[in-house]
Amino acid sequence: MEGHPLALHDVMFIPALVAQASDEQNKKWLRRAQRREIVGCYAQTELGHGSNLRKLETTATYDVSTQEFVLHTPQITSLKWWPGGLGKSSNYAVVVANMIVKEKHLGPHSFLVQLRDEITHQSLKGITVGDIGPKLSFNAIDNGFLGFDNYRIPRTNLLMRHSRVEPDGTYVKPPHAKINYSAMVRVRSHMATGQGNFLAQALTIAVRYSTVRRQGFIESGEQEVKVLDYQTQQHRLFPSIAKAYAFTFAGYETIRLYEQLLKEVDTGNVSLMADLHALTSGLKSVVTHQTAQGIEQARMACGGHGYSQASYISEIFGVAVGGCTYEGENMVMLLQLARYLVKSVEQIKAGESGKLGPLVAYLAVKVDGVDLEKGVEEYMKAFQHVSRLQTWKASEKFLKLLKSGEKREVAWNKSSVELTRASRLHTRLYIAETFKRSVQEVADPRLKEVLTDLLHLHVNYELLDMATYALEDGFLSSSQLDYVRDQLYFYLAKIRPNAVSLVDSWEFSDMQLRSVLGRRDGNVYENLVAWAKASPLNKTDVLPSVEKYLKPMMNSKL
Ligand SMILES: CCCCC/C=C\C/C=C\C/C=C\CCCCC(=O)SCCNC(=O)CCNC(=O)[C@H](O)C(C)(C)COP(=O)(O)OP(=O)(O)OC[C@H]1O[C@@H](n2cnc3c(N)ncnc32)[C@H](O)[C@@H]1OP(=O)(O)O
Ligand SMILES: Cc1cc2nc3c(=O)[nH]c(=O)nc-3n(C[C@H](O)[C@H](O)[C@H](O)COP(=O)(O)OP(=O)(O)OC[C@H]3O[C@@H](n4cnc5c(N)ncnc54)[C@H](O)[C@@H]3O)c2cc1C
Repeated sequence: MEGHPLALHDVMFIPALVAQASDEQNKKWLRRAQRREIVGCYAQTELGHGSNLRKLETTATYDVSTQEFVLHTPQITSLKWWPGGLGKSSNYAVVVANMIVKEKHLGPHSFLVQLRDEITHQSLKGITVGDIGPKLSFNAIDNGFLGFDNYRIPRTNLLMRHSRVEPDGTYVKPPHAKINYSAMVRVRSHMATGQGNFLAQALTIAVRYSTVRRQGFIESGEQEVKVLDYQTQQHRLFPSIAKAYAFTFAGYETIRLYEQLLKEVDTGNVSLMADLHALTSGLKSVVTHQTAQGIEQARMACGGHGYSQASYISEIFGVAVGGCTYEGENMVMLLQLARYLVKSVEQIKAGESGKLGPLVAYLAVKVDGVDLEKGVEEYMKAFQHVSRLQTWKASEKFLKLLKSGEKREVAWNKSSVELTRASRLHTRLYIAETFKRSVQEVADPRLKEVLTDLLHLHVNYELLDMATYALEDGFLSSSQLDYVRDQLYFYLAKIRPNAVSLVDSWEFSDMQLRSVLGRRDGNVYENLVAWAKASPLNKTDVLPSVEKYLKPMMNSKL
């Protein structure tokens, strides 16, 4: 859970080679990387810039006389900073640098760069590398810094699957300007399942513990109730169980789309890139944010013991919440999706609705009202309505400012909170729709029934959560919202008997969870005592600090 020094080797270094190195290059490098004869990382972010890739300062200048690239970090803010596995573990890196050929700045490109000697592991001349120090979490990963002092690499170390520099310096452009960003799109495509998994771990701990913990009464009786029987506890945990499933289903779809994209790009078809970029930008943002919220609620649902490291939930939180920042800061990514949504609105206004992709086609179709009692399809229409409403509102605000003479960037900034709201609603619609579709495809009727209950819980919870948007233009009435509330409480109670099975079905072992509270056997109290006794402070009855500090203080006559 704390991460692994080789995580980025598998998650980004190898995928970057697969997607961006030519077949010929990969004959040399890929097999070695897969056999872990070389260990790599993905070095893009710098001390001064992470979000704005166009302003990366590390340069790779082509020297036609030697057919080499010269890598250089001209100032302190140009140092690579943050890459996982860079500090101590990696001897190679895929380095993203601004490529300069014949004095022309050609933007960020990826290079394979050797950092350390393959035998001694010592850093090579011209390279400064080290670890950036302790972090909120993920401390088993050596996130690092890296500087280049006019460090030379062969021309053929530019990853050349999609763009090339010929020996004479002729530049061959890629089929899509952002194709070098594929390693990021890949991780973003995988993040919904990864985050769903973090959320699932925290929920497994909290739900299991909530059936062991007894506190207070619902009806007067002999025995105190399991805290999971409180409606508030169910409301805290069960919607997140639904989300963990929903995120996983959405993630399966984006992973499949990424695989499809890779194949299509190899045949020169880049049409899916913009759609997948927009989709995964929104999805990673919403999923990471909601996961962090869900994990924190799971911790609080464990009361005081949730705050102990014995719960292990704080570690899960620390790792998961990193996802709000890495692979694109969430606001920045929501604004990427917003660009796509605004373009879609502009297309509709220009009478080109027919050209809209399937995920945004709903933006052109107005619905007057819904009958929620008819079922989940009507909820989908309600989600479409609020997303459409907010997308149009935010877009109109931006376009109006533009028309009034504001510069594009200024108009964008003044509309950006509204735009991020639109992106979130659009993404939540996508999550609900993939959840619905995935449940419909389940063959086993008993499994389908339980998952359908979760789906119902999800759509009612979500609609209530975005109710202000739906009330704003009178699309939903307050009596419809009362119905949604009643449905929500109905499904909380219906799910209660299956709650433990739902979390057990994720099949985390005790070793994976590392939680005293979430033990499969439920022996929480004995093990909490054993865990406390094993604390380093309990190794001796009297600590050395007693003689050194406490006694002089206690004996002082002052
Ligand atoms: C695989 C398993 C993973 C599971 C994970 C789960 C568990 C985790 C376990 C371990 C993982 C541990 C750590 C994770 C590693 C983290 C690694 C990193 O963080 S790597 C660094 C990531 N950095 C970023 O994400 C930077 C974010 N910034 C950007 O992406 C870009 O700067 C930008 C914001 C997108 C803007 O780019 P740029 O300035 O070049 O673009 P513009 O010129 O403004 O043009 C925008 C234009 O381009 C389109 N576009 C942008 N990106 C793409 C893309 N990727 N594909 C297609 N199109 C793209 C964009 O849509 C605009 O188009 P248009 O509106 O038409 O102009
Ligand atoms: C755990 C972890 C692992 C990482 N691993 C790697 C790795 O392996 N390789 C790698 O290269 N990098 C890695 N990173 C770096 C990471 O990708 C960046 O930190 C991330 O992309 C955010 O960029 P930033 O730090 O520049 O944030 P900033 O952009 O400085 O964000 C600061 C604030 O500014 C806001 N902001 C910035 N730009 C805009 C804008 N245009 N509009 C509106 N608001 C804006 C943001 O929303 C945020 O609130 C890692 C980071 C972490 C935390």
